Amino acid sequence: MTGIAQPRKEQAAPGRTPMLAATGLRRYFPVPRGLGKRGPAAQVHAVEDVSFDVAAGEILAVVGESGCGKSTVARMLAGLSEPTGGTVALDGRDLPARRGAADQRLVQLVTQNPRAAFNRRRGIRHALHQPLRVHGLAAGKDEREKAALDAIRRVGLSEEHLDRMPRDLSGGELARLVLARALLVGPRVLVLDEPTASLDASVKATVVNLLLRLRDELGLAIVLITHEIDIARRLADRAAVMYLGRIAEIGPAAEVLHEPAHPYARMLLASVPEPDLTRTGPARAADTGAIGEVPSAIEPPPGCAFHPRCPLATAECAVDVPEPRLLGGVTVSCHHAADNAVVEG
Ligand SMILES: Nc1ncnc2c1ncn2[C@@H]1O[C@H](COP(=O)(O)OP(=O)(O)OP(=O)(O)O)[C@@H](O)[C@H]1O
Repeated sequence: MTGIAQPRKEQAAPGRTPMLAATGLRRYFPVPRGLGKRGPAAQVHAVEDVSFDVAAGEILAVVGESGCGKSTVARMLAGLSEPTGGTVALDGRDLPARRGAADQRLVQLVTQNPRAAFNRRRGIRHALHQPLRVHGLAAGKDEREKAALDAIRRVGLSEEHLDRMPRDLSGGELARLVLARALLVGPRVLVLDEPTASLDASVKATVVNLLLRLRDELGLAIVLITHEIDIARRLADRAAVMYLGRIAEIGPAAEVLHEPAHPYARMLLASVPEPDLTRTGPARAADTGAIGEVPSAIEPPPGCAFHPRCPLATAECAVDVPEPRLLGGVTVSCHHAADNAVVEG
């Protein structure tokens, strides 16, 4: 099949009830036409037919290189960017493309730089009271103060942090506060866009532990967008690998992030050493045979977007978009992933 595949819901495993489900998500951005140029304007195909779901109490990591569409997916999940096509459903209900405040608070996006997330001139108390005011969630100052205190304690901070200014706090404290602020409004889903990218290694570890605790204590569904494979390995229950706007492979993190089937996922993960050397991980980057650079998202290659770089590519790959198919426990969009598994033994 060529062109845009029909949106399909991801197969829900028995016993999993999706809290958030993306179905056939697409996002194109117009590219400004050069002076005097005629014809249809070009478009960046930032996200193309992306489907996945995440259950309550589960962390889904979305990994991939810069520019593969991770942040655009995050913004669509949180209702901050209108999809060109496809839907986002919360607990079985399709959310409108333009969300009202009530739906907006249920899916909270936390972005990368915690220092930039706070107004430099206002204290932390103001930053935590403000979302409660905006959403009309606490009647009066005392209730707001109580809710703010509950939230900062939940992320392992204390009352004295309410009196501080953002400049007086460390990156790790701000990373916790940004989570506290998101939790205040009672979300069902957290979408975390590179939550640890700007943090030191020791602080990363504390944020990783905090996220695992929040997942378990609050039963949150968490979508973790990251290019840090080691962080995804420590946190994720399930994982998706994106390439040029599409999902190449999705399934249990133990398989996708350690022994992937898609040739692109193998290449991506080969550059990140396995912490446990007794595991049989994917081949080293040099052995995977991937060729050249990531092509432009303005004119993505026809057929399988990875085919110009893929060591397994055949004529079929240059024409037909591979349908996602189940291979063992994972869903892989590749015409030849099964052959790959056989070759690798
Ligand atoms: N507002 C926009 N206008 C035009 N193109 C955009 C816009 N936002 C994103 N893009 C393009 O869409 C593609 C996907 O970008 P996106 O930021 O979602 O990728 P990413 O995987 O999150 O990368 P990074 O990790 O670098 O943020 C890229 O080609 C990017 O240049």
